[in-house]
This record gives sequence, C-alpha cells and structure tokens, in this order.
Amino acid sequence: MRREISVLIDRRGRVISVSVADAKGAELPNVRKGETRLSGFHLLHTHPKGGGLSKADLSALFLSRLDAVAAIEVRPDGLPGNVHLAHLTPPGTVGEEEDWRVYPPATPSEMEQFDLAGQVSALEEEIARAQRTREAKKDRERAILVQIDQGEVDAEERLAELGELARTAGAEVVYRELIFRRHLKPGTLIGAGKLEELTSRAYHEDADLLIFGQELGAAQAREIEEATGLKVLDRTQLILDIFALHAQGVESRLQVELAQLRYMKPRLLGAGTRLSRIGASGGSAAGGAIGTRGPGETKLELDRRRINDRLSFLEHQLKEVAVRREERRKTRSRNDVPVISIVGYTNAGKSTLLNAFTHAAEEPRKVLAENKLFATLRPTSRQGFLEGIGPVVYTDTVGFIRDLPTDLTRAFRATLEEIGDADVLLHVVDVSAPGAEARYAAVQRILKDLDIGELPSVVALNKADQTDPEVLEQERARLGGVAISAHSGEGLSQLRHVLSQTLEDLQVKREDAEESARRERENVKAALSTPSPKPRWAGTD
Ligand SMILES: Nc1nc2c(ncn2[C@@H]2O[C@H](COP(=O)(O)OP(=O)(O)OP(=O)(O)O)[C@@H](O)[C@H]2O)c(=O)[nH]1
Ligand SMILES: [Mg+2]
Repeated sequence: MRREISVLIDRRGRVISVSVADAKGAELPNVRKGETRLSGFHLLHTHPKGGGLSKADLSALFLSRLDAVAAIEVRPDGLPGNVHLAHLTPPGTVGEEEDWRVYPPATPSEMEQFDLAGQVSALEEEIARAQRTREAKKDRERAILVQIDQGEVDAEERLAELGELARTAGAEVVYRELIFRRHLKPGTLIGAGKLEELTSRAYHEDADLLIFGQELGAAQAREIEEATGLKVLDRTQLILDIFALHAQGVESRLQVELAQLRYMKPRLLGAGTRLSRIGASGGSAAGGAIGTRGPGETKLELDRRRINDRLSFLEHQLKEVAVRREERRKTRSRNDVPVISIVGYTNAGKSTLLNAFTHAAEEPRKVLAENKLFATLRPTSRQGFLEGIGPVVYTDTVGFIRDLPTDLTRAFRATLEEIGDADVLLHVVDVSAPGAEARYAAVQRILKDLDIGELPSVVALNKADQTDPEVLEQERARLGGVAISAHSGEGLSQLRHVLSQTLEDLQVKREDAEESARRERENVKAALSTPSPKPRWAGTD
C-alpha cells in the first residue's frame, strides 16, 4: 500500500487496533495520562519511506505511556527492513536528556533475540520503585508554575508572586517558567508543543500540579488538563484556596465559600469525571488537595445539583451578618476614639506593625503575623495611644493583591468597606522587595474602587532594615512617607508623630467645618428672626 500501517498490541500479543496512519494518527489506548505506570501496549508501525523514529512517534510513546514504539522500514520488495525501537526511561533519570531510550536499528532476526518483555518489566519495576520512595518522601504537592509574559514590565514579579502564593498554599514548587507569548492560543494559551514539554518536566520532577499565573476559562483548564494529565489550577483558584485555609470566624468562612462557589460554578458544569479525579488525588497538605479545600472543616461541595441551593443560602446568611454589622456600626458613635486603618499589600507587615504599635507582644493580645500571604482575613482592632491625641484604635485588615479576583472582592466587599470607617489610612508598603511601586499602585486602585481613596493617608515604607539604603531613598522620593521597620522599631516614633499630626490636622479641619456650619446655621436663624416689614397681605385688623 505504501502507506504507514500501525498496529497496537497488548502484552499477550493480541492485536487491539489496526490503523492506516502514522503514530500520530493511530488509534491509541485511552490511558490516564500523567499516571506513572505504563499502559501495557506496544505500538508497531511501518515506515514505507524508511528512516528511524520520528518526533511524533516518540511523543506518542511518551504521552500514551506505551510499553514501546517500533517502526519497521519497508524494503522496495515489500519485505521488512530495519526495526527501530524505543521505550521510556524511568522518571528523574539523572544525566539523561530524553524521556526515551532509542535502540540502534536492528534487523528483524536480531530483533527476535531481543527480550523486550524483560526490558519493559524491568522498567516498570524501576518506575514503581522510584514512585514509592518519592511518595514516602513527599509531604507536599509538587507544582510547576507557568506565567505567560505578554510583554508586561512586571512579568518576573508576577511569577515570583505566584511562587509565594503556591508556597503559602502548601505546594512545593519544583519548576517555574516565564513563557513569552505575544499572542495566546485560544485553547491551551501556550500551545501543544509547550504543554508536551511541561508534561515531560512533570514526569521527571514527579509533579502533579500545574499552576498558571493567568486566569483560565473553564474550557481552557479542561483542555490543558486533558493534554497534560496534570491537575491544573489558576492564580485565582490558588488565592481562593489560601483564603479557605486561613478563614476564621463565621463571616470570613461564608465569604470565602461564596467566592469559591461563584468561581467554581462554571468549572463544575460539564466537568464530568474530571472532578472526581481531582478530588481523589488526595494531597497530603492539611485539609486535602490544593484547589479543593473549603473554609474550615467543610470541603468544597462539588455536587453540581446543590451548588445553586448553597449559593443562595450563603448569600442570605451573609446579608444577615451584614445587617447586624451595620447596626453595630451605627451604634458606634462617630467622635469616639480616632480610628487608624492599617492597609496595604499582602505580606507588607501590617500585622507586625499593629503588634509593635499596641505593645501587644504579650501573647494573648498578639495578632498573627507570618511570612504567608493573606495571613490576616478578619479585621482586628487594638487600642493604642498617640502623644497629643490620646487613645486611638488601630485596625488591621485583609491584605490586598493586584488583580484581586472579582468574586473575592464582591464577597469581601462588606469587610473591606469597613476600612472606610477609619479617620486615617496607614498604608504599609514593603520596600525590601522589587516592585514596591506596582504594589502601592495596586492598593491605591482597590481603595479607589471601594470609594475610600480620598481618606487622609500616611505611607509607611516598611522592612527598611532589609532594604538597600539607596533603594530606600528612591522609594521615599517616589512614594513619600516614613521609612520604618516594624521588626526593629526603627522609624516608629517618627511614624507616630506623623500620624498624630495628620489626626490633628483632621481635627482642625473638622472643627473648622463645624464652625462654619454653625455660623451658617446662625446666619439662617438670624435671617429668619429679623423682624421684617409686615407683609401687606397679612391680616388687616
Ligand atoms: N525584615 C523585616 N521583616 C518584616 C518587617 N515587618 C514584617 N516583617 C515580616 O514580614 C512577614 C509578613 O508580616 P505580616 O505582619 O504578617 O504581614 P501582613 O501585611 O499582615 O500580611 P497579611 O496579613 O498576610 O496580608 C512576616 O514574616 C514578618 O516577620 C520588617 O520591618 N522587617
Ligand atoms: Mg496580617
């Protein structure tokens, strides 16, 4: 026929399928990709034009986890010529560049001497052993990070931030890549070739999680998952997952679950069996696999039928909480103690600063500050004292992040809006990490979205202790504010001074406003009480 013929045979030599096609077009077993066991099938096909195994042959071998792939050259007289054979190499093979081992061409009779079955079972044995030792060692999900660079200036930073998010979620990052793509491919964003590369990477690094820095549509996530066999998450899911891990208290739990369900809903519809697989790939991190954790004890409810019920239940509950909160808010009278809200990007050091300001180092009053993103989810208030002002209240708030998922902003809106009750915002910026200005701008944008961008604010350039003095000077010139270290206490007294000053100015302004309002009222009163000539139409008697 002078066409390529492919035959798929199982380990007992039975023919499973025959196709007139090359390895790429051949009917291949429907294996669960990403699985480390071999599929148990051997693909044998002809190369009528001669020549060794092609790239397509080898990627079929790899992606379908075939026992082996072989190409038989066809001589002009129609008899079999040289046979080219390859099988996979064990994962994590040191020093081996390729995912496969290609044997030198052999004649059919030499081939008969070759113990392929023995080779394959030895290979499988090795794969299983490597798997067992790794499983024993592995206590965190191993992840590969991908950030697509479309020419943004902060692509590197975004990748670094994605790494921090992944770490906070409990993943171990084994590989990260910034992939430049001016134009995104509609289905898989980065294209099939790149995905194949990443699949190979995952095989060798024993990674089971692929995390994208971009938001993925439901169909995209599914397509990438199908192509790689890996569990695929995007940045938003990662953030939601962290929120779920850290949520404490009734309101934050409701908020997080609501945000998760809203985001997951389109992803659950039509996902079919994929989800049972994700749910089942039990991660060992606390509370289940990354991407499936729910707030507190509850696991994210994956039953599609119940999502809508649950959504309306949560919305209702949250509304009730909001009403109660609003009542509390009204009863709190305005000219009580001045309130200073500490805002800023996540991990900037807000909680640490609150602790430093309120001498709350004593355990019971200390708020949680740690090197994790979104350590604080619930606003916390502590009383402090400012020279010249007297007692003040400091409020620690949820950290912000650029491109905050909209479902989260919506769910947390009530909590975030409470920041607006403050008299002064204290914006904490971590100047020790690159991209301080981008983070500062992201926070400003969110404040503006919340309609509280106009509140008087003071900037604190934190972590000055681990910042290059030159960089610190630059940032001070650009952002203004006071350089501090919440850790060492450096600059804190100056910051207090600036805060007092701002509050005093505010008081003066308020008094002025009150004074002029009072005068206005008096003018009106005076105008009303001035005896005016009797109107002519008044009674005549
Ligand atoms: N070197 C140094 N580290 C600091 C300083 N302030 C805070 N940190 C560290 O930064 C990390 C984050 O601090 P947190 O106070 O939890 O930050 P946060 O802004 O409350 O973060 P979230 O609540 O997660 O948004 C912790 O590991 C702190 O120890 C500082 O002045 N210098
Ligand atoms: Mg905090």
